[in-house]
Amino acid sequence: MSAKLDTTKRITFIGGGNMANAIIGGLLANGYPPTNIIVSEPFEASREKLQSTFGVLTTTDNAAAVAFSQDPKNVTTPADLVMLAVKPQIMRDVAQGIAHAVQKHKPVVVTIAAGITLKDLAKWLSSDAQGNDISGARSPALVRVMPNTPALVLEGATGLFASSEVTEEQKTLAFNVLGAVSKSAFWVEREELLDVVTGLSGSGPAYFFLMVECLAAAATELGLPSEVAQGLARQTCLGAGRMLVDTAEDPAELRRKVTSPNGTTHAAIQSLEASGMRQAFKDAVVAATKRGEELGKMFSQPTVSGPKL
Ligand SMILES: NC(=O)C1=CN([C@@H]2O[C@H](COP(=O)(O)OP(=O)(O)OC[C@H]3O[C@@H](n4cnc5c(N)ncnc54)[C@H](OP(=O)(O)O)[C@@H]3O)[C@@H](O)[C@H]2O)C=CC1
Ligand SMILES: O=C(O)[C@@H]1CCC=N1
Repeated sequence: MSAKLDTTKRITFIGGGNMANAIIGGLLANGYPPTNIIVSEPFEASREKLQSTFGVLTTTDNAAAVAFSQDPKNVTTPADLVMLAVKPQIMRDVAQGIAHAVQKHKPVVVTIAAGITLKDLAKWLSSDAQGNDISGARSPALVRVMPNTPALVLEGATGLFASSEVTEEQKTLAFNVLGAVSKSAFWVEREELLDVVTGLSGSGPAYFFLMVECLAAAATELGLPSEVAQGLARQTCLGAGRMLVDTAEDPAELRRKVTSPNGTTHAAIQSLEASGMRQAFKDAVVAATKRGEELGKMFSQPTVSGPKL
């Protein structure tokens, strides 16, 4: 997926937390030169870890990072792509803080924050902290993406949506950067669908972790030693996942192949259907999707303080 990744481009990360680390790790595993990556991160220990683990450049100055410089007075070639990898509740402040630099250097700006809309992001990147328009009526080139934590092991699943200002070259760059950590990446036709992607694959890893917790706990209650139950449950999840990917067979067909008539699986599936498993998963995906929409609305306004995420 990353075969066409252009390693000469300069990439800036604003925020050096979990997701930034995952994506940087994937880029480096794909041969990206660490000196073409700069991370702006306020926490000193995180910066030191980024430097020692990856050898990337770091700074505490977000606007300087957009200029791809540790010193804003000494800018040679600015960033081609700026990835906003901060929590949704601080996105507004962060975006307004780099608005001048984005307007000046014109990178494609990629946001991974749940719920935050491109309309809001465009507004924040076009105004200073006092709300004055600094855009000169030019909207920035924006891409909204939703990756997931399996990106950490280069097995991510990612949805993407680009604003109309994004060029084909910028789209390819954004796709390939996310592709460095994703086995599956798709453009969606409408931005709202990214909330559905969040409900499916963004939050999805947690559903599988919960399932492994439940399976292992049940088997432990029935007498298996905890480490044996954990080991079997984890590998069952991984093995089933590998079959889904490697065979590309319909999941319902794969399920049928495990299910002997009136056998053990048949009994288990009947029990799951009777417990309302289908509805429970539907409700979960709907709840996460709605929450994504809510977060976008909640953090759209400056005066509203939302939950800690
Ligand atoms: N975790 C997940 O499964 C997924 C998360 N996302 C999205 O990714 C985004 C980041 O999440 P995640 O990596 O988990 O969060 P983290 O908290 O791990 O990372 C955010 C980083 O931003 C830093 N930061 C805080 N304030 C600023 C600032 N003003 N300027 C620059 N950096 C700052 C934080 O530093 P400090 O620690 O010092 O506060 C932290 O290192 C979120 O918007 C989330 O919605 C998307 C897909 C999946
Ligand atoms: O729970 C969240 O809000 C983030 C977004 C998707 C996964 N984690």
